[in-house]
Amino acid sequence: MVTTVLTLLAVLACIVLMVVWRVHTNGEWALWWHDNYLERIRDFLSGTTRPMRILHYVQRSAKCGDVLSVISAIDSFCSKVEWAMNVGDKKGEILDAVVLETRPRYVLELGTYCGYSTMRIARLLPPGARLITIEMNSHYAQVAKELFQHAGLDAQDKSAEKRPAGPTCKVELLLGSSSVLIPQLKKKLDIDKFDLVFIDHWKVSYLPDTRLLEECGLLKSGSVLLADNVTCPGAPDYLEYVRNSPRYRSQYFPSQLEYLQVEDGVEKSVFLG
Ligand SMILES: C[S@@+](CC[C@H](N)C(=O)[O-])C[C@H]1O[C@@H](n2cnc3c(N)ncnc32)[C@H](O)[C@@H]1O
Ligand SMILES: [Mg+2]
Repeated sequence: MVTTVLTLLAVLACIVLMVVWRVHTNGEWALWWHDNYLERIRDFLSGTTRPMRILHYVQRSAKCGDVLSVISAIDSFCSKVEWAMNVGDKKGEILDAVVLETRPRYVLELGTYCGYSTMRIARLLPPGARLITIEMNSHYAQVAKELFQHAGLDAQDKSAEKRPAGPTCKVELLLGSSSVLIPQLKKKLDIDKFDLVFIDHWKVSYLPDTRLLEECGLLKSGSVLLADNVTCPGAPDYLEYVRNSPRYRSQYFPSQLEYLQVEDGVEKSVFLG
């Protein structure tokens, strides 16, 4: 009897160790574990959602009107308390470098989630620049708006005297599906071409939406596409397209999946016209 129980415990321990090891080394397992399993359990136990938990943490710990403080609070929460699908601090540095070298006036982001990458981009844009971010989930969009407010990103609408120090570009969050909204951007927002597009929504949409941006005439020679998570979870059809099309010059930047030691990277592709 004792031997049977000990054997069962040993088998159970082995299974747990195997799962922990896979979660730490394998991207698909890590995403399944953090993005489905743990998130659902925490939602159930707390009666809240992950974006709400991020918002509450930021409201408790980040300085109001200070976008850097908000970004660093989100990083701190997501690396120490609960993983979330923001681009994260490591790939975020690559995103920052691309924004700084591109010096864009018109930026499009596909996939806002809680607005972490939106805030990273916004804080580096020159006055007068426009950042359009598209999100199809209304709950995520609402949380993002509240985080922007906390970070002072909506400060532009207020009087200059009362404006807290922070980004001076305007963020425009559009609620809806990218495939529906992209064709409406020119007329609806009076935008001709984008200088920079940060692609970070569902991976199956990377390629169709890139083709849609081309068809709608929203790219010009020199427009930069930066695509996140091209290794984990991966966007193989998109990579195949931008790496082999004569219309793009493409470069891979290796990094790690947000807040985890799992291989990932971003692809920077310059549209050649
Ligand atoms: C990885 S998260 C974005 C993370 C965010 N860019 C960041 O780094 O902070 C992807 C988001 O894209 C949204 N999304 C996925 N497909 C979409 C689509 N076709 N149109 C609009 N939003 C989409 C999802 O709801 C999700 O919030
Ligand atoms: Mg991402």
